[in-house]
Amino acid sequence: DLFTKATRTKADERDLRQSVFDFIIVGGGTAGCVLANRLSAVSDWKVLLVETGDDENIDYNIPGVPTNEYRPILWNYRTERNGYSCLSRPSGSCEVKTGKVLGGSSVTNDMKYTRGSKVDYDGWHNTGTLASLEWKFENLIDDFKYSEDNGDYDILMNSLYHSRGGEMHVKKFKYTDRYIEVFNGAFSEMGLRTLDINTNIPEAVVNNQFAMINNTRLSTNSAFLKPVRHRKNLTILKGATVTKIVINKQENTVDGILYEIEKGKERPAYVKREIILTTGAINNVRLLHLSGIGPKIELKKYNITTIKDLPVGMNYQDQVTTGGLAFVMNDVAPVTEEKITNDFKTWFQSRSGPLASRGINQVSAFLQLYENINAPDVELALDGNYIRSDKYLLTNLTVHSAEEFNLPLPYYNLVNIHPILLRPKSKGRVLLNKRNPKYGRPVIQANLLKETEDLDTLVDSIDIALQLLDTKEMKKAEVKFAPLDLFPCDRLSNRDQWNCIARHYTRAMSRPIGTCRMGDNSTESVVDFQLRVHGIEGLRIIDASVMPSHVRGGIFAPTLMIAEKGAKMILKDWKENKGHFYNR
Ligand SMILES: Cc1cc2nc3c(=O)[nH]c(=O)nc-3n(C[C@H](O)[C@H](O)[C@H](O)COP(=O)(O)OP(=O)(O)OC[C@H]3O[C@@H](n4cnc5c(N)ncnc54)[C@H](O)[C@@H]3O)c2cc1C
Repeated sequence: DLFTKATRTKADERDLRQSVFDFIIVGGGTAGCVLANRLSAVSDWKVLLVETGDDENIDYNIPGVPTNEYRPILWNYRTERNGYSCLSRPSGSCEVKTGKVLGGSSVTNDMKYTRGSKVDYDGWHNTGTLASLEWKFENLIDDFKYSEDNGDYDILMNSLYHSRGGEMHVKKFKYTDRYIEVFNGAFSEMGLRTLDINTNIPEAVVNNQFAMINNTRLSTNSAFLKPVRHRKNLTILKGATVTKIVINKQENTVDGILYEIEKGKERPAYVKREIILTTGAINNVRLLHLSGIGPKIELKKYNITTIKDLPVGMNYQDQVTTGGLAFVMNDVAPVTEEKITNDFKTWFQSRSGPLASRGINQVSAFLQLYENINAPDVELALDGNYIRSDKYLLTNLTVHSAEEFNLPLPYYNLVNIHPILLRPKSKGRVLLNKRNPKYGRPVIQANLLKETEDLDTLVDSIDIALQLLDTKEMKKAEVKFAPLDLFPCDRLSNRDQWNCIARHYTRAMSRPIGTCRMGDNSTESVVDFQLRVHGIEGLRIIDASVMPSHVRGGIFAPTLMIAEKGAKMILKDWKENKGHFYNR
C-alpha cells in the first residue's frame, strides 16, 4: 500500500509517521470547518484538514462588502453553453463561483440563514430504508439547533425551531434605510406578512437573518475552526490541493490522499480511520473521478481505472434566477468618496454605520405560487446597485452593468429583483475537463431552465414582482421601472418578452448540490444515508453535494446541519460501534 511503498528506511518511516492521521478532512469550507471542530474534540483522534485556499482577511468580513466578486478567493467556473439558458451572458454561459478560502463559500456567500421546507427534507426519506428516517424534517430540527446561536428574541421565542448557545450566531441587521422600509411596506401591501421563514411557512416578507456576530461576517472558519486551532491533535494544511484519494484496490479501503502545495509535486498523507470529502458539489466530482470513483463510461475516456462505478457528477442542480427586472430610485443623493471612507472608518472603529448591513439585500419575499404544498416556490431576492446618474438616464443600461457591483451594498439607487427558483426541476451533470482533467475547470452541464416548468415558474413570479410598482408605497417613493437594454428581447412583449429575458439573462445562483447524492443504491446515489460512499470502506462525503434536491432556501444552513449530522454519525460509529465502518 501507499505507506509501505513510501517507507524504505527507518528515517522515512519516522517522517511518515507524522503524516498518519485518524481522520483526513479534504476541503476546509463550510462543512469542513464544522467537521474539523467536532472530530478534533476527541483528543486521541489525530485530525488533518486540507484546504486549497488561505486564511480569511478582515475585509471579507465587512457585511456591506460583496465578497462574491473577489476572484482570488473563488473557484471561477462557468456552465457549458446550451440552447436554453444564459444565452446573452458572456460566452453564452453562466458564472458559477464558490469559495476558495478557509471557510469556503461561507466567506463568499450572501450570509443569509434560511433552512428550507419540511416537504423537501421529507422527500429525501425513502420509505423502504430505515436509515433514511434520520433525514425526515422532524429528525433534523435538533441538528439545525445544535450549532445555532440565535440573537433575535422575537425569533428565539419559537423554541421548537430555534435555540442559543451554538457556535453559529445569526441575527438581523439593525441598520436600516428608507428603501428597506419602502420595499417592506410594499410587500405588506401586497398581502405578505412579516414572518420567520425558518418555521416552515409558505409565504412571507422576510427581514433576513444573517450569519454574523457584532455586525461582522461569521464564516464557519471564524465560528468553528479559529476557536480550536490550538488543539494539538488538529493539523491544518492551507494552500494545499488534494489531487487524489488513494484506494487499496483489492480491499476497496482508503489508504490516504495525495496533495500538492506546488503544482506537480504530490505528497502523501495516510489515514487510519476515515477520509471525509467536503470539497463541494463541483470539486468533489473532479477529485472522485481522478481517484477512480465515478461512471465507468466517463473514466474510460481518460484511461482512469474504475475502482467503483458510481453516478458521481450526475444529478447536478443549482438554483436559478434572471436579470432584467430592476427598479430605480431617482432621489438618492450622490454618494461621495468621502462618505464611503468615513463609513469604513466607522465600521472599523465601532462595527456600525451603513457598512454594518447588506442594504436592500436584507429584505426578501418568499412566494407560494401554486397551492398544492405548504412551501414557497420562489424567493424575490433584492440586490442594490449604484449607477452613476449620467448613466441611468440613458436608456441603454445593460443588464450586466445593472448587476455589476460598483460600490459596497448599502449604497444603491437601483434595485435588481432576482426571482430565485427555489426548487428547480432541471438537472445537469459535472464532468472532467476534456483537455486537462487534473487542473482544468470541470465541465458543468447545468441545463438551467431546461424543463419548461422552471421557466414558467420564474415568469409567473415576475408577474407578481411587477405588482410592486402598483403599491402606494412604491408610488409615494417614486420608484420606477428601470429602462434596461434587453436586446434581443426588446421587440417582444408581455410573457414572450420575459420568457426571452429569462433564457438570455439567466443567472446561476452558485448553490450547487446533488452530484454525490445520498440514497440506498449505487445506481442512483453515491453515498448511503450514513453518508458513506457505496462500496468503499472509510470514505464519507459530508457537504452540499449529498443533498438529493434543493430545499427551497439557501444551502448554507442545510450544509451546517448536514455537517453536524455527519459528525454525529462518525462519533457514533467509532465510539459506540467500537470502530466499525461497514457499508458494503
Ligand atoms: C456567491 C454565493 C452566495 C451565496 N449566498 C448564500 C446565502 O446567502 N445563503 C445560503 O444559504 N447559501 C448561499 N450560498 C450557498 C452556500 O453558501 C454554499 O453553497 C455552501 O456554503 C456550500 O458548502 P460546502 O461545504 O458544500 O462547500 P464550500 O463551502 O464551497 O467548501 C468547499 C471547500 O473545499 C475546498 N476545496 C475544493 N477542492 C479542494 C481540493 N481538491 N483540495 C483541498 N481543498 C479543496 C474549497 O476551496 C472550499 O474551501 C451562496 C453561494 C455563493 C457562491
